[in-house]
Amino acid sequence: MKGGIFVLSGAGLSAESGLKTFRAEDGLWEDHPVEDVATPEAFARDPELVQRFYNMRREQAAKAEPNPAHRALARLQAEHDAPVYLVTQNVDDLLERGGAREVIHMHGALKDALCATCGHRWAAPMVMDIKDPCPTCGTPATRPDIVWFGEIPYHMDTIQEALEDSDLFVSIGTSGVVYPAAGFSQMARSLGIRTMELNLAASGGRFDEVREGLASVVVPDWVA
Ligand SMILES: CC(C)NC(=O)[C@H](Cc1c[nH]c2ccccc12)NC(=O)[C@H](CCCC/N=C(/NCCC(=O)O)S[C@H]1O[C@H](COP(=O)(O)OP(=O)(O)OC[C@H]2O[C@@H](n3cnc4c(N)ncnc43)[C@H](O)[C@@H]2O)[C@@H](O)[C@H]1O)NC(=O)OCc1ccccc1
Repeated sequence: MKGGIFVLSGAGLSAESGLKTFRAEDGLWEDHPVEDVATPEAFARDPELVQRFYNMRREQAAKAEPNPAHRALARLQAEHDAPVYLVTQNVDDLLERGGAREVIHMHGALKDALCATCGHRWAAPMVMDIKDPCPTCGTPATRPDIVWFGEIPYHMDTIQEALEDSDLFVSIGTSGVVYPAAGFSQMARSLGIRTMELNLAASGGRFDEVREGLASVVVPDWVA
């Protein structure tokens, strides 16, 4: 028994903290077609528009508070007698503000800025401007440290090792549409790992157990 628990989370985990999910009728992608704001092409075409989109997201995330699901996962990570890998597609820091010690942000984080020229990373100002010079190479090529569509997600090796070190895979608040994250449950099954889904409604993916309901209810219930 390896004992590790692999928790993959998505926008549904932060929905009750007031952060829009992506695909709901009033989803983020509704009023900002993804190809206009979350692709390198969009950034090359209209960097101001992309910066405004992520400045808005950064402001919303700063105003949001962790909910009982974030805190329950932080508690599980602190109390479980084996590693609890909190892998998230979310770019907000509500798991950390909920007390989580270590979070793997596979799609980046709103709190970081990235120099598109030299790759230097630093803490993002609340309002980021394309003209902000990189503190290392000085070029004005500042972008949000976010993984856009067509870009390779972060920490894929760490994620693979975490999966191989786990006995249980739990998917929370994700529709399972975006790859490679959407393929992790299948990878877990092929490793013989037990799989669970905690989601408002079953996403339709194959899991050994599905518990439907609000994350703020089903996650603390499961952790308890
Ligand atoms: C649209 C999709 C088909 N396209 C892709 O998957 C693409 C292309 C692709 C790659 N492989 C493929 C294979 C097949 C088809 C397509 C592809 N993938 C990529 O481009 C990725 C890069 C993808 C990352 C893009 N960046 C994001 N985010 C950062 C930006 C930003 O945030 O602005 S993705 C973004 O959208 C996704 C949104 O999904 P969810 O989080 O699940 O949110 P959603 O709204 O959909 O669902 C919410 C769920 O919660 C539930 N819910 C709601 N409220 C609650 C509640 N209260 N409680 C509980 N549950 C709740 C709902 O019922 C629902 O089920 C998240 O991943 C999120 O991070 N890069 C890549 O593949 O590089 C090469 C590669 C390949 C292999 C290995 C290495 C590299």
